[in-house]
Amino acid sequence: MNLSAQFSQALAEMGLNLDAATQARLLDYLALLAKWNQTYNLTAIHEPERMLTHHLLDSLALLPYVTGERLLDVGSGGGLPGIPLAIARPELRVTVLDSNHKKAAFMQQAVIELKLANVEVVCDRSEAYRPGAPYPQIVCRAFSDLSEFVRATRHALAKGGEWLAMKGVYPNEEIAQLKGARLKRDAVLKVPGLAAERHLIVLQAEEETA
Ligand SMILES: C[S@@+](CC[C@H](N)C(=O)[O-])C[C@H]1O[C@@H](n2cnc3c(N)ncnc32)[C@H](O)[C@@H]1O
Repeated sequence: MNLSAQFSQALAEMGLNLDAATQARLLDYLALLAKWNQTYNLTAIHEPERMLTHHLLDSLALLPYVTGERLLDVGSGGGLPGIPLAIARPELRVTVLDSNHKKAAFMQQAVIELKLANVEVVCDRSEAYRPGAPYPQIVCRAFSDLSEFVRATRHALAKGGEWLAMKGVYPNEEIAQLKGARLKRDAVLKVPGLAAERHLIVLQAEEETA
C-alpha cells in the first residue's frame, strides 16, 4: 500500500473525516519536512512510514480535543502538532512557537510553500513571548515536564483556558508534583501503527478549579 492509501486508512480508523485535498496538503507538509530534514536535522525519524505514524497521525490524534478558535503550540520544532492541526482545520488560527532559529525558519518556509494562511510562526522563548491576546488552548508535544510547561506559558493562557500536553508515558509523578495547574481530564490517544502509548493530559489553572 502506498503512503497516501495508508494515510486514508489510518484516518478512517481514527474516525477523522478529512477530504482528499486536505489529506494531500498534509502529505505535502510531511514531504517538505522530510526534504528539509536532510539538511536541518528537524527530526530523528527519516522513514516516510514512520514519519506518517509518529508525526502526522500522532499530531492529528489531537483534533477531537481542539475546541477553540485559536491555538498556541509551544516548542513546535518542525511544526508538530501545530501545522498538521492547522491544515486539518483551516478555520483554526494556530501560532507555532520555537526558540530555535532553524526550526522557525523551516516552519516559515512551510507557511509560504503550503500557503498556510492560518499559521503564524514565532521564533522566541515561550517565557518571553507576549501574545496580543491570550489563547484558549496551549498545546505541546515533547516540550518539557508539566509544571515547566505551565510555568513557561501561564501568561499566554486565557481565563478558563486549558493546556494540552501529549505524553508517551502516563506522567503520574509530574501530575502529583504539578504546580500552578490541576488535572482537568486525560485521554488515551489511539494512533494506528504506533505501538507506543500515547496520552493526552489536559490541565486548567489552579485558581480556576473549585
Ligand atoms: C523535542 S523538540 C519537540 C518538537 C515538536 N513539538 C515535536 O514533537 O516534534 C522540543 C522543541 O522545543 C523547543 N524549545 C525548548 N525550550 C523552549 C522554550 N523555552 N521556548 C521555545 N521553544 C523551546 C526546542 O527548540 C525544540 O525544537
